[in-house]
Amino acid sequence: MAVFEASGLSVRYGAVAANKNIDIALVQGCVHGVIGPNGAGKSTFIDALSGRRRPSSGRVLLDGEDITRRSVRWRRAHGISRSFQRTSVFASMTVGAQLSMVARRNAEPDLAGIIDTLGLGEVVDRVCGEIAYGTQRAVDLAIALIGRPRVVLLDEPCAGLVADEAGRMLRHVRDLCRERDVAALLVEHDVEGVFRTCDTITVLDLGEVLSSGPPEEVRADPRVIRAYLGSAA
Ligand SMILES: Nc1ncnc2c1ncn2[C@@H]1O[C@H](COP(=O)(O)OP(=O)(O)OP(=O)(O)O)[C@@H](O)[C@H]1O
Repeated sequence: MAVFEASGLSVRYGAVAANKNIDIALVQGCVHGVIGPNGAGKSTFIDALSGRRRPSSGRVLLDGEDITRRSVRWRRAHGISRSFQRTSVFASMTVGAQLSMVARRNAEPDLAGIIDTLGLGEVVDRVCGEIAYGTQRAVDLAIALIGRPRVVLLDEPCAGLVADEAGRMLRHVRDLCRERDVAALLVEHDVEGVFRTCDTITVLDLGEVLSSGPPEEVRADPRVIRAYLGSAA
């Protein structure tokens, strides 16, 4: 049963239709990947789901309740969390202090478990600005998952990471979402990583859903191969 849904979601920037009639359904414990070429409408979609941008039509539903007009703050308070393309860690705080602050604010019962799964134990006493970029992104993921959100919207968590780090990050996303029963939407440019990690995938092209379903079906979809994957499929 879907916990979080978009139904017929459209977003316009003046004359530009950035999202056109998009349907998506997120299930707890599962990662749903959203891929598509530059300008396909991925960031716009995640902004609309998180409440940063008002859709021109369509609905966003949490447990079947229409939350389309709810604020970012309301959504965060009701278990919808998001991460951003750029790291949002406070450079001058230690990793431990930053995570503890977010954990206190969000009544997280098992911060130690998150730190452990993400392998952050070794850096808790280090200042965020001085740790490797890949580790900063892991801190971002920890922040998004603190407080037992029901839904996480992850905007390119692998941006700027080298291949090994990206692979590890995506495994962490999948493991933590399964362990914690979180429904995740993952916007990511690392297409192979998305195919390896996600339970379901939606491909956007020019603001529209080109294909959606389990990875093997999407990869074999002639429309996706033609428009996007090409010979890489
Ligand atoms: N603030 C804005 N004003 C006008 N047009 C915009 C704005 N933001 C995005 N667009 C347009 O909307 C469309 C979708 O952009 P969006 O950034 O959502 O795509 P994307 O798939 O996230 O791209 P990328 O992979 O490059 O991040 C593009 O045509 C883009 O030029």
